[in-house]
Amino acid sequence: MSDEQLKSHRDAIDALDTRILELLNERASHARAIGEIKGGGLVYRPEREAQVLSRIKATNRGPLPDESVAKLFREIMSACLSIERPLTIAYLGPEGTFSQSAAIKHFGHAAVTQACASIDEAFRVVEARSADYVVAPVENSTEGAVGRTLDLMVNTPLQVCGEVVLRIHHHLLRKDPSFDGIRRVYSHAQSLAQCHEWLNKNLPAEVERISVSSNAEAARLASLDTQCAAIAGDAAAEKFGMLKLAENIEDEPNNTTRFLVLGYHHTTASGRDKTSLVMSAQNKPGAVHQLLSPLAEHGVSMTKFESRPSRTGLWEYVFFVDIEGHTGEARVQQTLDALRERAAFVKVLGAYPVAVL
Ligand SMILES: C=C(O[C@@H]1C=C(C(=O)O)C=C[C@H]1O)C(=O)O
Repeated sequence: MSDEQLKSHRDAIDALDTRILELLNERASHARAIGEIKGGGLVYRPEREAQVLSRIKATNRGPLPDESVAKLFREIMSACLSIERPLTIAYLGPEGTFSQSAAIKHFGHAAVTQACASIDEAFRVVEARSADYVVAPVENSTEGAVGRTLDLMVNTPLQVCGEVVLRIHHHLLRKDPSFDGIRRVYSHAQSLAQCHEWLNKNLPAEVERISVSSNAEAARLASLDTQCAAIAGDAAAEKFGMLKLAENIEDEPNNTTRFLVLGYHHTTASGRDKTSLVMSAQNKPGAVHQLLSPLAEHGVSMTKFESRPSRTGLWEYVFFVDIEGHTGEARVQQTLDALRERAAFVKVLGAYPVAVL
């Protein structure tokens, strides 16, 4: 390509960038006007954001891939919203955890992320209105439910208003560039379990596996001790300046974690939604079968079913169920009415748009 051809493309890009900049600011002024109409009330609208992202993906004609344009628009909405007021998102810290990555994936980089020492604390700061939303892990495709989040959801006054799905890649991190002299490996218990086979094959049996409160905490500890390594992701590696001795060591190549977003927030229907419930069955034969039969009768699909000890009585259980649809839909309301008639306890945890990104 000649210098002249290069110059003409660069001139075209400069002219387009000027137009894009103008358009972005024009867009931002509409978002601001909406904020003024809402008069300082809640500006964040997860169902509207899901619709914007779905529409962008559906109308994209390339050459940019759908995922890339959706990510760009995620950031544009995040920036537009933050000129009203940046949202504060509580998560299991320290900085560099997958929970923080999930918060940024869902709310964009203009949101303020607030690290908390535990999932409990992340719920508490939102319950006390010191932060707007909490993003908490709820299930992993390899290791199953995150029990603490499920337990907290039973009693919290917060409602689920969104979900985030994040591919989880783990790496073996260390300050030292060799495998020699590793005595201990730190990680979150879930991550140790997700890399169990890799650890058995690749590290001597005497290397101790120590579970700590989060992956980023594991990376922080290993950054202070040359005899230690950590299992954590890219964000933690970067944050604590760790070397990757082995990459993508998760046993399952599709290792994915689902997070829920909770706040004092009722989301209206986006057109593609889920409703999360927790309920208990009476302790008698056929109770669970009976409990779930309204779903089949009303043609409502179940996307998740998880049982947990109820914590109040020995061998009593609560059931976490996700169904397709929104509580604003008649079919879902009828199903809920039928469930309430049968179950000893039913709580709607929230209705929210299916993750788009
Ligand atoms: C502009 C609005 O408010 C916020 C900003 C949005 C955007 O920038 O597109 C979308 C939804 C809301 O989070 C709206 O309600 O449409």
